[in-house]
Amino acid sequence: MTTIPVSGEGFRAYDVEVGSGLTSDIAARVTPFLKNQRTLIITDSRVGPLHAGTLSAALEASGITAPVVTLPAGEETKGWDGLKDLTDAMVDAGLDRKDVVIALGGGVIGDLTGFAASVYMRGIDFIQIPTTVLAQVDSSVGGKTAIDHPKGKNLIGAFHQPRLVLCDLDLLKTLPVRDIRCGYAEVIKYGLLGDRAFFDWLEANDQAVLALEPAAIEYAVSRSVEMKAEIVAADEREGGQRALLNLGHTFGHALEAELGFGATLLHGEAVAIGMGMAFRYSARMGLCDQAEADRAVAAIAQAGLPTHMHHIRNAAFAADVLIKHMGHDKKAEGGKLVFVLVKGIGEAFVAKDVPADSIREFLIAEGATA
Ligand SMILES: NC(=O)c1ccc[n+]([C@@H]2O[C@H](COP(=O)([O-])OP(=O)(O)OC[C@H]3O[C@@H](n4cnc5c(N)ncnc54)[C@H](O)[C@@H]3O)[C@@H](O)[C@H]2O)c1
Ligand SMILES: O=C(O)C(=O)C[C@@H](O)[C@H](O)[C@H](O)COP(=O)(O)O
Ligand SMILES: [Zn+2]
Repeated sequence: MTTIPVSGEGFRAYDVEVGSGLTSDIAARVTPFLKNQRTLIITDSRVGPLHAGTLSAALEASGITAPVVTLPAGEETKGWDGLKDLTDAMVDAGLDRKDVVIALGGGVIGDLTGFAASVYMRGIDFIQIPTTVLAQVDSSVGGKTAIDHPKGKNLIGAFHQPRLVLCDLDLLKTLPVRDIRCGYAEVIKYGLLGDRAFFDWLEANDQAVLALEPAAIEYAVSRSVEMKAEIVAADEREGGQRALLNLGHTFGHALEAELGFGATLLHGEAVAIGMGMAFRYSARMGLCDQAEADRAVAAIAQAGLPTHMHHIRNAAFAADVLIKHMGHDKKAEGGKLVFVLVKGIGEAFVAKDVPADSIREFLIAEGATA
């Protein structure tokens, strides 16, 4: 097991534990964070039947009341209706300020539960037990919690750090391959944004990671969490370098918004395409060698991920509509778009002076309509 501490100015430190079998002694691991012998497990309709019963039973066997709230699986749940249903369930369960909720699921359940915990009685504690690769390497760490607004991704949210994150690698064994690949998109993002050696390792070991081979997945999750913890520690509220974690997201979130946040394009797939676009745009603007962009795109594709907008079946995009969506990006300043661009693999930077015309021309070159 690897323990990665997350600490920074302005928030209480916590640990991210990565390893196999962590939830087999769940009661011992969460008890230090419970003030009452009571919790509420929040999960979704796919994860619940697979894992929530075991977890709840183990907690109950140790004298901890742990009922389960099950929400519909899918990104659609990460909206106002999902937040209402969840907060209703928290009220019905009679949770008080000293109670702690447990998010058991992927990024959707983690982001939604974290946000509900941040507003319920003006803030209660929560624990993350991420069950997707994406949630283990990214969404469970760092305290960004939110719901989507029809006009933009994660537009309504709060920074609310968890008390503990348990990345039990065994929970990933039931994950469909499409979702494993989505998680891999956020894993390779770390190499692409700031660790060339990690990228090299991933390029050589991607199939082992995707097959969840124990040593490979443990290293991929731990290294990703380590990088995220370091960035969040330095800049929790995204005043500066935390924006690097948004590589591929300005393009990706615009595609997600245009497609209505559903199963046509999952977040990891949108990020994969967005990273391809960020590298190709950077090369087009002379910021990065074309060979670097080609290598980055090839590594994303080698993992079975999409890299271009035309890889999304039955979808067409208009350049101006995508730019309008980008206007809702949280990095935008004074109406100006901000992008994470690259000088090469492992060398991302925040670009605040990106001309909208050049983005429009690029989108058209990428297949969007004028
Ligand atoms: N807060 C952050 O920093 C952050 C970072 C990255 C992504 N996100 C958000 O995370 C969300 C995407 O997360 P995701 O990819 O985990 O999606 P998800 O939560 O929808 O999970 C993907 C699918 O896998 C299923 N699933 C989850 N765990 C499973 C398991 N162990 N076995 C079988 N099925 C399982 C779910 O039911 C769902 O159908 C997006 O909303 C994105 O915006 C947030
Ligand atoms: O933690 C961060 O910071 C990230 O940007 C991680 C992203 O992978 C994640 O998708 C995040 O939710 C995007 O944040 P947003 O502020 O662009 O909504
Ligand atoms: Zn993301």
